[in-house]
Amino acid sequence: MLYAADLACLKGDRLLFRGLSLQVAPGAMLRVAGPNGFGKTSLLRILCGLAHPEAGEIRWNGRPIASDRESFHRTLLYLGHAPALNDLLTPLENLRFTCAAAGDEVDEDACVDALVRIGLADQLDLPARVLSQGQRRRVGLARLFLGIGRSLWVLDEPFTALDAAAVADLATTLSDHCAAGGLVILTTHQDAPFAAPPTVLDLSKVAA
Ligand SMILES: Nc1ncnc2c1ncn2[C@@H]1O[C@H](COP(=O)(O)OP(=O)(O)OP(=O)(O)O)[C@@H](O)[C@H]1O
Repeated sequence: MLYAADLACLKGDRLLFRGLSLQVAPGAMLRVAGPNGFGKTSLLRILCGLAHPEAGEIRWNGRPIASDRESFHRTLLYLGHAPALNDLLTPLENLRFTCAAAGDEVDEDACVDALVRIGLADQLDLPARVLSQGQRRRVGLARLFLGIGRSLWVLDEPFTALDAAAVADLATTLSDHCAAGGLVILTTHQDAPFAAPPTVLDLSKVAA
């Protein structure tokens, strides 16, 4: 269970939101919505412990995330809105590097399978710099297909630049993760065919 109470976020001299509370239970999906610049990315980063809120607290399974950051981060899979790729490495090398850096033990065959599943079978050996935006996005998303046992998925605009088939496959993967007891928090500006509609938190309706 992820629980946040009374969060406030200040950027420069602008208060993006205050008094924001939420909870996400195992099996649930939360979609953070709102116009550009309303603080969706800022909220996701705060929920992941990657940025500090101006006020408020976040608890994971009852414990403040700051009290045991390491174990919280072992349960978390965060994908930011821009894929963090090394342009000189192939998709396979990038995926293996990301997993190793995160401490996930994944063998090469599993990485190849994940990249093929996400539609990069023909790009496995190309340097990332030649990939299209949608293909770059897919390299990061391939981690979701690795079954690395992280229960909390926090995904910033995961559907951006994906074609319709990839959107459908990703929506199914996220729904399946929830059906298996995982938690998903995401932002998206587009509709996706989830098995069940996510709970929506609209930041344009939160006090600032
Ligand atoms: N140092 C700063 N001073 C003032 N405003 C800032 C500062 N840093 C960020 N901001 C503003 O804070 C807001 C944070 O945006 P954030 O990326 O969280 O929004 P978002 O809802 O994810 O937007 P998008 O839909 O475009 O991705 C933006 O309006 C940005 O201009």
